[in-house]
Amino acid sequence: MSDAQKSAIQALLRGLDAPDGQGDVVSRGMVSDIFIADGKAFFSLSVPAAEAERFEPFCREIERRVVSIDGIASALVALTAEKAAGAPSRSPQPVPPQQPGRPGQAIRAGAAPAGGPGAPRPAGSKPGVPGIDRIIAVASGKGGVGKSTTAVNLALSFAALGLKVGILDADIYGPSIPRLLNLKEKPRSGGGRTLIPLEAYGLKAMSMGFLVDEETPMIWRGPMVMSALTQMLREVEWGTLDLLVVDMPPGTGDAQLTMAQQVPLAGAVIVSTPQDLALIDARKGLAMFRKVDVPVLGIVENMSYFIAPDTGARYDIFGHGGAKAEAQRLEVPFLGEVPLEMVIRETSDAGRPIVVAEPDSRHAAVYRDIAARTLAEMDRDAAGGAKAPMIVFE
Ligand SMILES: Nc1ncnc2c1ncn2[C@@H]1O[C@H](COP(=O)(O)OP(=O)(O)OP(=O)(O)O)[C@@H](O)[C@H]1O
Repeated sequence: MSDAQKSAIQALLRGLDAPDGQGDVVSRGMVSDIFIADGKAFFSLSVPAAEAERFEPFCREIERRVVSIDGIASALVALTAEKAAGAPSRSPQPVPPQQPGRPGQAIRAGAAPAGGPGAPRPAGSKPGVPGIDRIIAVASGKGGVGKSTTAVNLALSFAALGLKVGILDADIYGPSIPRLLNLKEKPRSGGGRTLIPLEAYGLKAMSMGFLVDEETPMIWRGPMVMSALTQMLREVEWGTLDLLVVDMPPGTGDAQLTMAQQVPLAGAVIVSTPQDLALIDARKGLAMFRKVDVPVLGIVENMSYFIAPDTGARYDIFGHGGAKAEAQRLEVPFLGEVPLEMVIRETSDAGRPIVVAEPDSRHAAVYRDIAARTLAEMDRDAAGGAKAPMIVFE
């Protein structure tokens, strides 16, 4: 079925003249692999950087036409810049994000980033998302360290501290937020291209997992990841938020780097377990955010220690304290340590994270303390007080 749809999309594209008048985009090899999931088609067009502006309306036109194909409900066509032959190679350039107030634009390569009036607290040259005061990333250098569990409990803790909070699950390869917040329904369209976020425990939430079946293989390619993220960030009716927490995909590859470049981040929180290996990965995460000028607000040590339920004795099974020592060495704030606790796992699995399931527990207090420290770091940073050591790990 989806092969037939891909062929139908290709046939449709072959019948369209590209805006530069040089023939159709398929014969010229400008179309990426086409990925179809849940009736949504994703692909990108690779165009010379100088032509990006001209091809943008063409992308929108393709999106409109593709839905006429049986079984395709919507499409997302991203524009990527093709490097001109012989062009000098430069260090990675951030792909400019969409301008605020212009929903529906795909990623536009080669254009100058624009702040736009009313853009709240832009981080660097990146335009903010209207209505959202600050955006922070929760990231980890490798998978399975408890990044999503930390992100969701932190978001709920920020809310418990009185902030209006949203969470965006950018972990497109393995979205966990629907499970962690027990959200099963699909978000409704807000009319036009916008989506209304779901809500749980006072958090507004958006996840790629809402749009794509958990069973669907996530063979996302770079540009598609980016357009999906941009759409979730800018085409969702977040309303007014004090804070949006972005649960990043694990790792420090190109996709993560581009995300860190694309999203106007006020800062990043790095989650690590105490093991050496995880710390090495955490250091890479740190270096990645530094590379794109995003302040690292601090490191959280997860699964830091274990309290035996029968005796109450504490066991530092993973060599607790590694992250704290590392944070000191790197002159990055240490935000706190979360114990390895069955109840943290159980409440997460039940879709009712510990901060809301057992708000009076000491574990919930641990998360709230970390949230308070993160806010303090953000304020310190906004006041220009954060240390910014130059760290280069290659
Ligand atoms: N402090 C903790 N105590 C006990 N279990 C935990 C703790 N933190 C996370 N877990 C459990 O560890 C597993 C991995 O956590 P989580 O999905 O949050 O990790 P992740 O780093 O986001 O993983 P991935 O990157 O693979 O999505 C989950 O089963 C979660 O419930």
